[in-house]
Parts: sequence; C-alpha cells; structure tokens
Amino acid sequence: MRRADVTTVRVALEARSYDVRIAPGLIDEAGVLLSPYARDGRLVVVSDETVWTAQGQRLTAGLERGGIAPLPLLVSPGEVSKSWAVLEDLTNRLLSERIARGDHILAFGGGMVGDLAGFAAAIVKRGCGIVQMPTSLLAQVDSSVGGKTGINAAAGKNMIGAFHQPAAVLIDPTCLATLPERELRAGYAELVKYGLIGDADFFAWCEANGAALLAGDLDAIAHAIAVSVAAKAAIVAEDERETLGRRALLNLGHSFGHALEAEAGYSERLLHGEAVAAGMALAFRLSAALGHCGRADAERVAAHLAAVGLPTTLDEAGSHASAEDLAALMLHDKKASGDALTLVLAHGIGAAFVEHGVAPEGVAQFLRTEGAA
Ligand SMILES: NC(=O)c1ccc[n+]([C@@H]2O[C@H](COP(=O)([O-])OP(=O)(O)OC[C@H]3O[C@@H](n4cnc5c(N)ncnc54)[C@H](O)[C@@H]3O)[C@@H](O)[C@H]2O)c1
Ligand SMILES: O=C(O)C(=O)C[C@@H](O)[C@H](O)[C@H](O)COP(=O)(O)O
Ligand SMILES: [Zn+2]
Repeated sequence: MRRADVTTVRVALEARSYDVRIAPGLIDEAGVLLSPYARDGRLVVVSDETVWTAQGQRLTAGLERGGIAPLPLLVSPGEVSKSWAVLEDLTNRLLSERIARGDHILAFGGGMVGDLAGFAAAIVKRGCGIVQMPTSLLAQVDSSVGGKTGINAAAGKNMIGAFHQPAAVLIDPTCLATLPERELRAGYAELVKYGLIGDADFFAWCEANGAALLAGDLDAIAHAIAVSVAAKAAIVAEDERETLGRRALLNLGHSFGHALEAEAGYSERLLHGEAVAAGMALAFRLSAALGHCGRADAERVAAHLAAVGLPTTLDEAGSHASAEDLAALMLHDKKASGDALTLVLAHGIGAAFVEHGVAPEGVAQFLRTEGAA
C-alpha cells in the first residue's frame, strides 16, 4: 500500500528486519495488507474478548475485503491471561487448527494479547510467524515492536518468555476510539518514557500536547506513535536482545513498576502503564537524591505525569508494602544480578543511563524516605 498518510518505520535487524506501518484506517485494508500472511484465505487471529467485541467486526470486514476469513481464538481480557494456563490452552487450540511452521498468527489486541500470542508463536512447532496489530495505545507505542514476548510467573513479571520478532506491525490509531480512558492514560506513560530516555524535545511536546492527545486528538496521537515507534526501533536495532545495555533504557521505571504490579497481584488495581508512571517518577527522584540530576527535573517529570492523572508516588500507586519488601521484589528484576540491582537512572530529562550494582538496602532507604512524597 502506498498512501501518503502512511508512516513506515523500519526495524533494522541483522536477520528478520520488518516494517511498522502507522496510519488511520489501516484496519479497513487489513485483508490486502495481510494477504502475504494468510494461508488458503484464512488467518488465525488471537485476541481478547473485549477487543473482539469492540473491534472484531471492523477487522473481519477489513480482512474479508481482501479475501481473508479470520479464525478468531479469544482469551479473557486482563493481565491474568499472561499465564501458563492460558498459554497452554491457546497453544492447544493453535495445534487443533493445525497451525503450520510457515503460518502466521495475527495478534490483535493490547500488550497482553501481543505478549501472549507472540510467545505462543515462538514455541508452537518451535516457532511460527506472528504479525502484530496493536489496539491499545500502550501496544501501539511499545509492546508490538521489538519482539519481547512472554507470560508472568509466581516469581515475577514476564519471567517466562522469548524474543520473537514479528514479521510486520500494522498500527491504526483509529482503533483507539473504543479504548477506555484509563487504558489510554496508562499507555501514555510508556509514550512519555521515550522523551525521558533520550528526547527532551519530545518530553516538552508531551507537556504541551498531552492533554489534547488524551482527549483523543488523532493528529497528536499519530505523531506520538510515530515518534515512539521510531525511538524504540532505533534502540532495538542497536541491541535486539538487551545484551549491550542500550535496550535496558526502555526499562526506565520498570524495576519499581514491576515490583508494584507484583504487589498488586497483576490485577486491575494497578495497570502496567500506571506502575511504569510511578516507577519513572521514583527513578527520577532517586536520580536527584543520588545527585545525578537536579531536583527540578524530578519535579517536572512528576508534575507532568500527575497533570495527566498518572500516579507518581507509592501511595498513589496503591502500595502498602514495606520499603524492604518492595526492594526485595525488585531483586527479581531480569536486570538484577545476584544481590545487586540494575536501575535506569537519569542525568536529566532525555538523558537516561543504566546503573549497575545498586544496593537494594539503599533503594529501600530511598523508598522509605522519599517513596511516598
Ligand atoms: N513486549 C513488550 O515490549 C511490552 C512493552 C510494554 C508492555 N508490555 C506488556 O503489555 C501489557 C499491557 O498492555 P496493555 O496496556 O495494552 O494491556 P491489555 O492488553 O490488557 O489491554 C488493556 C485493556 O484494554 C482493552 N482493549 C485493548 N484495545 C482495546 C480497544 N481498541 N478497544 C477497547 N478495549 C481495548 C483490553 O481488552 C484490556 O481490557 C502488560 O502485560 C505489559 O507487561 C509488553
Ligand atoms: O521492549 C523493551 O525492551 C522494554 O523494556 C519495554 C517495556 O515497556 C516492557 O514493559 C517490557 O516488557 C519489559 O521488559 P522486561 O524485560 O523487563 O520484562
Ligand atoms: Zn513497559
């Protein structure tokens, strides 16, 4: 498809490079766009019941226009579906449909669906293809790109998984029309993250345009998605499997955030994006406490997140755990090594860096004194 309004971002990898296409209305042309990934006019679509109710008819019409009949495999909505039980059931259903190695699955949903379906695709018959069509803001700016897939385990968030890059990503911002406001806001946290990591101008753009974006301004949404995807694609291209340290920057706010999600039992009480928002505010406050950045930067970050209604403190994130218990949960982080934490800290807005060898006792002390502030 060559339309003037399509933004294409290339995720350039050593093997399996792919394009992310972003444009309003792509869903209506899904059949033409996805024809290389269908077999005998059929395409297995993994989605959740809420997404399918909200957007399934539109996707079906778009696919049928290109001669593709969808075969929907639905899971229950919510983080709870990133589990062994749901993965087992989904893989059995894929095998019942006689999915073949050369086939592609379409992941149509938020980050939960993308992570779950992506992991199923990574392991079924030792790997089949996946195309990501994200329907939440969070998935459009983050999870659909980069190939991290997986489920949660008793020990923590995303503990079981694989890198499995999609063959293509199609992003239609008009799918967000049915996304609940709270979910839009949670996705906004991962979008602001790119400004905080390495693009101070984009953070300033968020300060100026965040309210309009959250009110549904499609131009603002499309712009922010394009900037976010380009930023993520550049980092993933440099460090696909997070072995060089660069990709760990995308984890800004996540060491704190994943611990908060674990405390909340991966429930509706605290969404991933909300946990990340609180985690980013904490990471900046810790950076200031350690003298890496000015207090004014930390306050500016918290002020913007608070202005759009995101949590910035332990209290606002609904945490009741002791500082020691939270620091202990943080040791489960995949970046941690032995008894030391690896944290993403910042020299300022747009200047994040990875700090190794952080003592959990020091983080507990910080959380005790400044976590609730
Ligand atoms: N793989 C990665 O790189 C990566 C990056 C960030 C987050 N994640 C993961 O993504 C997950 C969070 O993603 P999420 O916030 O999209 O959550 P989600 O997939 O649970 O979706 C949030 C809610 O919105 C609903 N929804 C989604 N799209 C909709 C639409 N268009 N209309 C109506 N309802 C819609 C869903 O049914 C769900 O109830 C977490 O598991 C997180 O760990 C992964
Ligand atoms: O793509 C990445 O890399 C990220 O870290 C993006 C994060 O927003 C995302 O939540 C990711 O799933 C976290 O990764 P994890 O390795 O800490 O589980
Ligand atoms: Zn995240």
